[in-house]
Amino acid sequence: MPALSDIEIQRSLGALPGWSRKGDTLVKSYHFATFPAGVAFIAQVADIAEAMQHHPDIDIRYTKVHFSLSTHDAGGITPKDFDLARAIEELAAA
Ligand SMILES: C[C@H](O)[C@H](O)[C@H]1CNC2=NC(N)=NC(=O)C2=N1
Repeated sequence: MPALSDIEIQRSLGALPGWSRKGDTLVKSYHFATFPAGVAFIAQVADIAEAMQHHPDIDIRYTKVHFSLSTHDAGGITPKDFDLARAIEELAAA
């Protein structure tokens, strides 16, 4: 799957509040009330990522969880990254 163009990325980002592009990645940080709440959210994301066979880079610092999405095989951002970002958003909204 080829990497998306700059314009395609900007267009798709329009529907994903809080997500932004950082180089060849899509990024967003989520804040939780407690450290265990953040860990539980990561566990849910991990299940979805494994089912999708597309895996985010995850950084947790106390109550802040940062996701970085990129398609390593393509060397950039592909629709898979947007699919995963939307799935993370759905989990966060649930
Ligand atoms: C074979 C398997 O689908 C690939 O190795 C997948 C696994 N998960 C992946 N996750 C991410 N983020 N990028 C990839 O290129 C990738 N490749």
